[in-house]
Amino acid sequence: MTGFGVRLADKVAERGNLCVGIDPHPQLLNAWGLTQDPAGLESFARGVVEAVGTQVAIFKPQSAFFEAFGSAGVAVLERVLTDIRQAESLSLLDAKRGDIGSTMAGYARAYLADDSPLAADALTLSPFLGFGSLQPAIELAERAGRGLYVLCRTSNPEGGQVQLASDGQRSVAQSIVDEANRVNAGREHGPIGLVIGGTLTELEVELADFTGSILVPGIGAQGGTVDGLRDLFGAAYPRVLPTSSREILSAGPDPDSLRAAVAGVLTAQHRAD
Ligand SMILES: O=C(O)c1cc(=O)[nH]c(=O)n1[C@@H]1O[C@H](COP(=O)(O)O)[C@@H](O)[C@H]1O
Repeated sequence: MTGFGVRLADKVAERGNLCVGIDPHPQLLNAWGLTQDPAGLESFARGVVEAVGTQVAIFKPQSAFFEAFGSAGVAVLERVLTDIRQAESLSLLDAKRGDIGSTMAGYARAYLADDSPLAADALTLSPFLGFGSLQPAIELAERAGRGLYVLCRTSNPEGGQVQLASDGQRSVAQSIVDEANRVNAGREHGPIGLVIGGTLTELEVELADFTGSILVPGIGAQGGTVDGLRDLFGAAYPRVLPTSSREILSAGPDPDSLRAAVAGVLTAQHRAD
């Protein structure tokens, strides 16, 4: 299969550079007039894909909000992943997995194996048990043509406490960039992406050699804007994939309003370009 990085670049060229987060918060289910149960969850999440599925390059369902409803919620997530595929969009499952290598192999099978009901085009991973612990996921992602987005500089204010810790030579965040560069080496669209928050005022990592996609959350509800991304990312800006959840989702349930919200973020980005 064509690798994730190339598939993403093609889809972004066709539909625009935006990842729409599907985060079915209880408050959003209320705001949409939906019940706090698997039926409400399903109307919400599948409603988003039905409204903007053919307009959006990639969706990021947030696993926690589906898991909160137990097996019925996970079944909804499976159907949402299928809907995304049918809309010929890409899926990035936000599960932020990270574990010792042997268990990581289990998570990798769950989210990246072709025959898994929860397989997504890409998956978010936490490298804070050591980048090397992610190796089973990296191997399976490479074989299956899927992508991985590894947390690097997160959008939350507490992130720097761990990510900017340094051994005197380089920070934890920079070591993650360096490891990602090692895996992506020699490829124009490497399979390892990074997650770097759009709420930051300074990157504090060197991205000059990075050849993967950079997922940028924190746009909208957390205060980040697409306007500031070119200055923040400099030469790495062409690799940036902004993602927004609540800012867009709060425009629903009306499908036209959801479509207008997506178009609004894309237009703001074009203006900033
Ligand atoms: O990996 C992520 O997607 C992520 C990393 C990060 O540093 N910050 C962050 O907000 N996210 C996710 O991005 C989404 C942000 O949602 P909104 O703030 O509603 O746009 C949530 O699903 C977060 O879990």
